[in-house]
Amino acid sequence: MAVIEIDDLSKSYRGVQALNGVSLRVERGEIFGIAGPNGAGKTTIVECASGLRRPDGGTVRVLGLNPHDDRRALLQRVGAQLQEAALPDGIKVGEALRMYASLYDHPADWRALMDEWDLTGRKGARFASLSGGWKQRLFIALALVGNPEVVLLDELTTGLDPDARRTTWGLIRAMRDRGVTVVLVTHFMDEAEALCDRMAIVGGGRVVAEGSPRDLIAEARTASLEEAYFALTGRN
Ligand SMILES: Nc1ncnc2c1ncn2[C@@H]1O[C@H](COP(=O)(O)OP(=O)(O)OP(=O)(O)O)[C@@H](O)[C@H]1O
Repeated sequence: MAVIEIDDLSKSYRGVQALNGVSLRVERGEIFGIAGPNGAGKTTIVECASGLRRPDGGTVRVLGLNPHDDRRALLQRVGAQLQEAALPDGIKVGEALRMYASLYDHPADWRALMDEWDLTGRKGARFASLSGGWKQRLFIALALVGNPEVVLLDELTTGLDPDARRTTWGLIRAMRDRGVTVVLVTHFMDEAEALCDRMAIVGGGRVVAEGSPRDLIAEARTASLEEAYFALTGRN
């Protein structure tokens, strides 16, 4: 069953056509990647799916609901780690997790989540004092604290060191294995190849290819996903 159904989605920002007829399906329990050049519209897709932006045209359904109109209902079921997330400078790691947990009907154990993401040693650290990578980890943990059925992760591992990236991959797989559907915007083809069951490559406001990494390599007749990406987006 499709957890996210996007049909013919279009969105402009003051004359800039960001999306121009995007259609895609994300099935329950898969890790679905979205890749594409800077400015291709990936974040706009995720923001429309999380209800932050209202589409100009087309339809978006998440768990059968309209994310913009049914935002309150979806907040309990969809976790999002978005690119431009921010917290008050003075809030401590533990406080942020506890506060977010209190917003949900069926939250995860925030202390266990803090452990899982290696944040326990920084429980008392203030948000402003964290490096980019530790902020990123905190945002991921916050996206998961509501025990979501679907998580939207925008450039999840940007800014993480290689060790933390690998750890994160393991945690994402573990999430999928628990039945959570994961949507992952990424610029890293090694990450897409290692993690994604299926993915969409976006270019010029449209989906230019959709399938498993192996399907995309076969479609582009290349030796690697990175080469397939260049071939399918018309960049060499
Ligand atoms: N709030 C906004 N106001 C005006 N233009 C915007 C806004 N947000 C996005 N855009 C434009 O819409 C297009 C798509 O942007 P979007 O952020 O969705 O792309 P992206 O694929 O996520 O890019 P990146 O890989 O750089 O994060 C770009 O041309 C961008 O400049």
